[in-house]
Amino acid sequence: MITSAELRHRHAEVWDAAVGHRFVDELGAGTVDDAVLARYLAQDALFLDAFVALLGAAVAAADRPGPRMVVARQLGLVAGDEDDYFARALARLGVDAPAEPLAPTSGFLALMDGSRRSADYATAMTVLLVAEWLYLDWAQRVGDEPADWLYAEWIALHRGPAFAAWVAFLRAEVDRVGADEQAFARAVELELAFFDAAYG
Ligand SMILES: Cc1ncc(CN)c(N)n1
Repeated sequence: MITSAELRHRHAEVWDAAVGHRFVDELGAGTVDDAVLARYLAQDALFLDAFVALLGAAVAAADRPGPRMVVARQLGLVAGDEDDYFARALARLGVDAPAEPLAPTSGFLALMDGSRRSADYATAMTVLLVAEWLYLDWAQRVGDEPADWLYAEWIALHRGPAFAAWVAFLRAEVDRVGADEQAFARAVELELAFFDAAYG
């Protein structure tokens, strides 16, 4: 069975391009153009809805009570603190209507919705793993959080001991139940394309 470490190694080129993206550098510096940040967050609000549904599918499909509870707790955080951040950030950036999905967002929605409908725990956890691990990776790469809450909170949501423990749990679960390599590769490609798309 392929491990999460091996998967990341196999897909390192695209993974590293996403983690080292210009958007990440600008987030860390607090210098993303407002129109770029608005486009990114409006697309990510669409991502968030499918992501919450996928977390719900993983809760339902988990093969053991312990992991089910861990995923359920994280679902609560995403639907709470993270959703609250979106409401405030989009209001500040003047985004008052849902965006039309750009191609990488549509790709993510198809991947997440397909995985959710399959009710396959291993595939759901593989997609969640990429989405969370790659974000932990970039968030750990940037330095001190900028003073502006718009940047600081987005970075803080994706690093720190609790988020790192969540990612460690996802890795352990994927290593236990077996990864879906096709889903892993697709999700990594989409993460890179998602950052690219923010620039229009
Ligand atoms: C596109 C994308 N990928 C991952 C994450 C982190 N959950 C996110 N918010 N958006």
